[in-house]
Amino acid sequence: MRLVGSAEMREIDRIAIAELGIPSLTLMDRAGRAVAEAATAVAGPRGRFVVVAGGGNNGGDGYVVARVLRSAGRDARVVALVPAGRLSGDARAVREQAERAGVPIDDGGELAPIDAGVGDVVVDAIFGTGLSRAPEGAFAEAIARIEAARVAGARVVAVDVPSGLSADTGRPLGPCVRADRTVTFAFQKRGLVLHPGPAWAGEVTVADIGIPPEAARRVPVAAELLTEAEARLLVPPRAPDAHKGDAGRLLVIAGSPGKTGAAHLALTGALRGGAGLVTLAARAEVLPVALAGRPEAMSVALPGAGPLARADLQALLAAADGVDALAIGPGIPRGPETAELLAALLERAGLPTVLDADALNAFAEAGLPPGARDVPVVVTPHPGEMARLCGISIEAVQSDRIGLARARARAWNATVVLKGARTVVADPEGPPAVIPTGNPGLATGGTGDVLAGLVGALLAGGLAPAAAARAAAWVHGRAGDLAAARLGQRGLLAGDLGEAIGAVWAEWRR
Ligand SMILES: NC(=O)C1=CN([C@@H]2O[C@H](COP(=O)(O)OP(=O)(O)OC[C@H]3O[C@@H](n4cnc5c(N)ncnc54)[C@H](O)[C@@H]3O)[C@@H](O)[C@H]2O)[C@H](O)CC1
Ligand SMILES: [K+]
Repeated sequence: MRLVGSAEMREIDRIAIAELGIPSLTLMDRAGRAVAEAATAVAGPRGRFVVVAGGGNNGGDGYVVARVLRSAGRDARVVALVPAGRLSGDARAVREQAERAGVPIDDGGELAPIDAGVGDVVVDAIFGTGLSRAPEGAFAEAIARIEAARVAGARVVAVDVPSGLSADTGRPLGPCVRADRTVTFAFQKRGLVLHPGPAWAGEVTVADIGIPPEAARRVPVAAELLTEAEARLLVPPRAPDAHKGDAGRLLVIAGSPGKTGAAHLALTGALRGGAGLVTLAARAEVLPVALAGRPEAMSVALPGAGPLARADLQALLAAADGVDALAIGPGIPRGPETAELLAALLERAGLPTVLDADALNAFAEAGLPPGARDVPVVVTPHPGEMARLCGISIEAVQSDRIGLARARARAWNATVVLKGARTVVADPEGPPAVIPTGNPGLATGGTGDVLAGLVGALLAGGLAPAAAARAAAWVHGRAGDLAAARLGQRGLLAGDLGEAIGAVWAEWRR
């Protein structure tokens, strides 16, 4: 599903109106009707409606809402934060329509009461995609009174975007309306999906207001939201006569003394991910613990001791012989030669590879890009690992997750899975995908190890890196949601994800 930001939406709007001849008032009328319908659905039978209108087209939508509700016989009025004289274009036209329809409009601005309580609905039509700075003065005051009404029991329905929230980043610019529902127009907005946006937007519905698909086609897609239907399509059902080889053979290079659990969890993700044959390559002392409880996995003991180094290359190439993909990194023993070794392994083995955790840290320490020229690579950094790989702060990583993942996917010629609330998957071509599944319960040790194994399994099964990364990230998040439903976010353990991944496959009949 397409995700848009403010500028993108404005351009699509402009094309629809200026080039495809859709009257802007028609769009506004449809927008207002969609909001009126949603507001009616959450109102009590005798609920009153108070529309708080700003001075732009978001406010214009609000006047349409009030007029439509009034013509349906409901008690609807408008608190206008901007006087009629300062309205222009469509907003002015629809305000006049509302006045002619007998809608009470209170121009008292910040003094106008927004007295609404249980059964009533406050419609937030102050700002939409035109928000450009923190609301102040009468706008901030109105936002505070809308919150007071919500606390008093009124339901709040936001027009397009909760006022005060950035439609691009999902972060409030200042005072912000907390809505029970948001009706957004034409396309899902990035800010309604990226945290903390969802907490401010409440239940979001995307209203079709008749923007011609041609208008959208003329504006490049900058980001997508990976829906369940799209994720499920990425993972083909098993052929009836499938054998182990079809499901793919995966070599997992993980684990070290003190971090044997990481290897065990990576194996769990790989096996539950559906790989046909999974082998763990690690130092001998790691194997017994890492393999405990995983009789399905095979193993190769790497001779020698200590960090992975050039001396391990031959043994790793031998172990990689005959496999379809590599998963490297969870808990590996890292040293000064590890990055050089891994770069040589990637080049020589020439297999699709997922690099996670200490493999990424090794590349970061060596100042080497994690991608490889002609080997399909998926990297799965959390924000800290991404910061080290990019040589920037975590705050910088978090300030534009979609843009950074996309830029690095191109720079590294790799598929980047930037984990976090909301995981973003970007590959060298095409728009990044935001993954809507997952919850804070996943912020616990070892969940990343499971994801690395899961990505590796899908790579081994023959999925292209972009598909494997997207599907794995979606399934991993959904598994986290299923596990949290049973055990709470607090109680969720990385180990619980194994069976939960199986439950997702069962939901998908895969
Ligand atoms: N296809 C669609 O999506 C349609 C969207 N519609 C609605 O139009 C708004 C966007 O309208 P716009 O006039 O561009 O901006 P806003 O109404 O969001 O903001 C009004 C105006 O306010 C100024 N401003 C911005 N920030 C502040 C601030 N902090 N304090 C004071 N003033 C501020 C700025 O100049 C803005 O222009 C969209 O969200 C939809 O609701 C169409 O109605 C239907 C089609
Ligand atoms: K709004």
